[in-house]
Amino acid sequence: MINAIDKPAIFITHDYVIQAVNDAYRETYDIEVIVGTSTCHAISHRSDAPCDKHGEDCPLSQCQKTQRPSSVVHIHNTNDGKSYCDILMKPVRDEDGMTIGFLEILDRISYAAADSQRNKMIGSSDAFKQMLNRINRAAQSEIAVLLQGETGAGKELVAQAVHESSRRKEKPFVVIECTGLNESLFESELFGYEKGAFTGATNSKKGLIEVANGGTVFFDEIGDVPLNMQVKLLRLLETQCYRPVGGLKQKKADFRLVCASHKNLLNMVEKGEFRQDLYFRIAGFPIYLPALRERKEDIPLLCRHFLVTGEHRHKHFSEQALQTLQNYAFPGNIRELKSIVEQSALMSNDDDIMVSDLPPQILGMRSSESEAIPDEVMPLEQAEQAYLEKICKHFEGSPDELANKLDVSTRTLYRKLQRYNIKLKSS
Ligand SMILES: Nc1ncnc2c1ncn2[C@@H]1O[C@H](COP(=O)(O)OP(=O)(O)OP(=O)(O)O)[C@@H](O)[C@H]1O
Repeated sequence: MINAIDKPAIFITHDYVIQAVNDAYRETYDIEVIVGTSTCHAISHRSDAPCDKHGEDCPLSQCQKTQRPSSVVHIHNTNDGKSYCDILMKPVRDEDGMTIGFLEILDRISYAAADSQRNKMIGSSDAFKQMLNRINRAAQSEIAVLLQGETGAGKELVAQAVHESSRRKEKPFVVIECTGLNESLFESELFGYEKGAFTGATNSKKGLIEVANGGTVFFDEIGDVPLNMQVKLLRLLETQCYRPVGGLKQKKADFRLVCASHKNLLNMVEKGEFRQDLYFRIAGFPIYLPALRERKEDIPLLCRHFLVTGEHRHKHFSEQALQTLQNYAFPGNIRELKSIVEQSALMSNDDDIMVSDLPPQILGMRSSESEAIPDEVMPLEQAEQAYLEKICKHFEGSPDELANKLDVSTRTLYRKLQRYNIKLKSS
């Protein structure tokens, strides 16, 4: 029976021992599964103790508590390295209703990773795992998905993940950028036009809805669609039909809908800026993308990832630099972090990226938080000079000690002292 399940699956008893296993499960891990002996945690986590002993949610104990199926996203040690798996655990009962064991079915999440892997979504925080769980659920159905999150939080990447893990993955993924589209552009882009439909239409052109046929259409910044176009969009979604500009015949649309917005669409509905009927049509399954400051634990991992996949694989952020980054608010989210990593790596003179190599917006925030620096805004270089002058008057230790405290190399400290013509008290 277990081999009839096309995903990796095991049947386990209350003591976590695997009593039945299918081929797909065996092929997922390097470790051999011995039926009646191996435990699920030893195979998937290479650990002697169940997951809840390591601070992770254990789906089996959840199931025992609630007597209902439970699901959780875990990082497993698979033969592809650390991989994300969406685990579904179902209690199995005998004819008297007693739970005799649990069926565990795995869904491998191929679009995300907990270590640096090219072209994957990277993260390991709880907020990130919760998001993966929802993406995975959405991908298995045809429901309209609405992605809500700040700019640069990864909405387009998530939209792609929904597409790649859906049954439409072999078909096109088409992005429609809604910002800045006026009415006529919106219609001709979406629905296409016939030859002679307007001046300049010397040939007919397929619309993006037709290009996407059978695939997924991603409407980015859906909140920017003007009200009069929202009616046309709603009609398309309700009827799955449209007419090219200047055309007479209706065409049938076949696409899966994913929309994204950084604006709060419900607030817009309340203010009359977004149609309520359209909102309910597009928000079949809302997914919230956490801002980077809500998943600070992922910052070191993402920094490593951008260094390794960029041009600076041998460089490292110092502990203090990582700490400083984790204290920053990141209004531009992951896009901003990516650019900060590149800038800082270029600024560092050796393999260690120090606090002083971080761009001004990060250090600016630090200084505004510090009471030691005056409130008025001044050029950073001037602030740096003032600060160095002040501490060098009193600092008793060696240049090495000061450089260490400032989280810069001694060479960088000397360079700065020379530039500002400052003398250390001890030298
Ligand atoms: N979890 C992640 N791991 C690695 N890179 C990521 C992750 N999320 C986003 N990125 C990267 O961050 C950048 C911004 O992501 P994306 O364009 O998907 O954001 P967005 O929310 O759609 O932005 P906007 O609101 O401006 O359209 C991209 O370079 C993307 O590859």
